[in-house]
Amino acid sequence: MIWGRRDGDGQAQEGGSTADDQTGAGAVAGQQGRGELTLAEKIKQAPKALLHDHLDGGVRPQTILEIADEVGYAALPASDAESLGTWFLESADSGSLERYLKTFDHTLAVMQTTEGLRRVARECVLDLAEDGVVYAESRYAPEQHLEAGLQLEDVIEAVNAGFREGEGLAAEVGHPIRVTALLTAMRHAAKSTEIAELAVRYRDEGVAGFDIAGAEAGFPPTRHLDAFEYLRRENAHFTIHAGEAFGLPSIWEAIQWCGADRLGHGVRIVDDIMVRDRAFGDDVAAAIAAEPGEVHLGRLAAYVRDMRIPLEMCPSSNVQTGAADSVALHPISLLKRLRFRVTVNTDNRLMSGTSMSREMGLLVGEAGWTLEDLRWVTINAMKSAFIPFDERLAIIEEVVKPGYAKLLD
Ligand SMILES: O=c1[nH]cnc2c1ncn2[C@@H]1O[C@H](CO)[C@@H](O)[C@H]1O
Ligand SMILES: [Zn+2]
Repeated sequence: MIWGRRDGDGQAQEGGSTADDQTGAGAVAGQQGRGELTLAEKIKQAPKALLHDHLDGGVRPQTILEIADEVGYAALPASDAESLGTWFLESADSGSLERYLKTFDHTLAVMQTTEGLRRVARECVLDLAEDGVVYAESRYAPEQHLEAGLQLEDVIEAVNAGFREGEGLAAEVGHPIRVTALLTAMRHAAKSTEIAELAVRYRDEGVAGFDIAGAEAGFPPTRHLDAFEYLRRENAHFTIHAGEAFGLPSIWEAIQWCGADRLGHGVRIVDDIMVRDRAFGDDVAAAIAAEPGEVHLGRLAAYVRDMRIPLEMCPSSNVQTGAADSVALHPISLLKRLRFRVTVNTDNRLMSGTSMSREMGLLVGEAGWTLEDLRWVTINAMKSAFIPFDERLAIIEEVVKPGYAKLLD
C-alpha cells in the first residue's frame, strides 16, 4: 500500500512506491522516469474539491490532546498523538454507523470554546490546503458545541474566524484555498428549523448551506420537513445524509419529499440498479465490473442520474461503517461508469485516517481509476458546490483545468 494512513501528528503521509508494491498506483508510479512525478505526487498536486468533510471528524490528534489538557477533559482513550489517532481509526472500523458516531464524543469535547473551535477550524483549512484541496465545504452541527455555554451564533462565528485565518495562512505558504461552512442539524434532535434559519442568516458570511447527519435508521429525512420547506422558500441550498446506513426509502424521501440538492453518500442507490437481471448485492464483484449495456436502472436511480443529483461519496468511511465491502468493490466505480454525478470525499479524515489524496489514491490503486477520472470527479464537485455559479466556474476554469492540464500532458 502506498497510501499510508495519517501519522500521529495528523499529517497525511503518502510515501513513494516500494519495489514490491503491487497496487495499480504503485505499478504506474514505478514506470515514471527520473525527474518525473510519481502518480502519488501528481494526485497530491492535483487541485481537489471536497464537498463532504465533517469539521469534528478531522481534528488533529495532537490538538485534541492539547485542548483536552487546557479544558480539563480527562476521558480521552490515549495520551499520545499516535495512539490516539490509532484509537479513532480502530474504533471507527466497527461496521456500524452508530458505533462509528460514538467516537465523536472525544472530538466534540474539545470543540466547546471559541478558542478551541477557532483552532480546529484554522487547522482544518491548513491540512486540506497542504493536501492540494482548493475548494472545500466543511460541515459541523452547531447544536453540539453548546456544552460550555456558547450560543449557536458564537459557534458559527468562531468557526468562520478560524476558516478565514486558515485561508490567509494557507495563501501565504502558496496553497490558496476557499472553505465554506455547511451547518448540520442532528437528525435525532429537534433543532433543524433553528439551524436552517441560521444557515440562511449567515449565508453571506461564509455559510454555504445546510445538512442533516447522525444515525439514519429510524430517523427519516421527512422528520425535518419543516426545515427543508423553509430553506426552499428561502432559495437556500441543502444536502441530506441519505442512503448510507439505510436504503432507498431514505434516498427517495430526501429527494422527492425534502427536495435535497445533493445526497450525502447515497451509496445505496445501487439497490435500485439491476445488473443482468440480478440485484446489485447478489454478486457485487460482477456488478461492479458490469458494462453500461448490462445495467437496468429503476425509476429512482434513473431520476437521480437524469436530474444530475450529486452523490457525495466517501469510500473509506463506507467500508468502515459496513456500507461497502472494500474500495475495490465500492459502488462508486460502477456509478462513475454509468455517469451519475459522482464526487469523491473524505467524510471524517480522523476516523478514517485519510485525506483527499489518499481516497483518490485508493481509487486508482484498488479500483483502476485514472487521473482523467479524478479530474472528472473534481469538476463534478465544483459544478455541485453551493457557492454561486460564476464562482464555481472561475475555480473550474482558472484552477482545476489548468492544474490538471499540467499533470496530464
Ligand atoms: O457518515 C456519517 N453519517 C452520518 N452522520 C455522520 C457521519 N459522519 C459524521 N456524522 C455526524 O455528523 C456530526 C456533525 O459533523 C458529527 O458529530 C457526527 O455525529
Ligand atoms: Zn458525513
